[in-house]
Amino acid sequence: MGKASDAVSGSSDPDVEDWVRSFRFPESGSPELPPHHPNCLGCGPANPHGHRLSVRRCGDGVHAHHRFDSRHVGAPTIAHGGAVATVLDDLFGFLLYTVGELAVTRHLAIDYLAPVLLDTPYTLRAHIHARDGRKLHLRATIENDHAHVVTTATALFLIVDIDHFLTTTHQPHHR
Ligand SMILES: CCCCCCCCCCCCCCCC(=O)SCCNC(=O)CCNC(=O)[C@H](O)C(C)(C)COP(=O)(O)OP(=O)(O)OC[C@H]1O[C@@H](n2cnc3c(N)ncnc32)[C@H](O)[C@@H]1OP(=O)(O)O
Repeated sequence: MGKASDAVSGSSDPDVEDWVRSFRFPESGSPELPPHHPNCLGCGPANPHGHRLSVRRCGDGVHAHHRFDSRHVGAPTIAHGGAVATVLDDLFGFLLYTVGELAVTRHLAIDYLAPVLLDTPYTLRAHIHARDGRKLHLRATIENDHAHVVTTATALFLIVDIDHFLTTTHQPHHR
């Protein structure tokens, strides 16, 4: 089992240090994947504003079943595009368990092909399209119960070391 805390080098925030020290990559055979942390907006069970996404391995990728609810409304009856992006970004974050590396979103692109409706079941899938060194090129879909894809997403995640989460003085990156 991978242990992310091997390289902990110190932080001024004890909550962050606790999270880092307790973080484990799950066993490779385990289908259930744990939340990133209890308060994660995408998957944390303790976040009252969160989506409480429950994600499993599926082949080389991950999948989840999800319903957006009235907390995520944009136009009436339709999920807010930002809420959809949150869930997809978080779903991509579960692929890190399959890679066994820590990584963060550098680029996220979403095609909203059809409205995502509230209180409606959807299936979400994500996989690693390609890896190029630190760069993870990721793809995802949201599909309705009629097997119609309503949303597609691509992302670039960059592998980081543990200090990324412990450093509080990040400088902006200019491209
Ligand atoms: C113990 C702890 C527990 C951990 C637990 C689990 C892990 C964690 C999960 C948390 C839960 C997940 C939730 C969802 C995922 C978030 O929400 S993550 C949060 C949102 N993202 C962020 O905050 C990241 C902010 N950005 C950064 O910190 C920095 O930009 C990064 C991402 C570290 C990258 O910095 P950098 O290493 O300086 O990157 P840079 O050298 O500019 O680019 C690297 C390469 O990528 C290329 N590149 C950059 N941008 C692009 C682009 N848009 N297109 C194409 N190529 C690009 C560059 O050209 C470069 O290529 P090479 O020259 O190497 O060939």
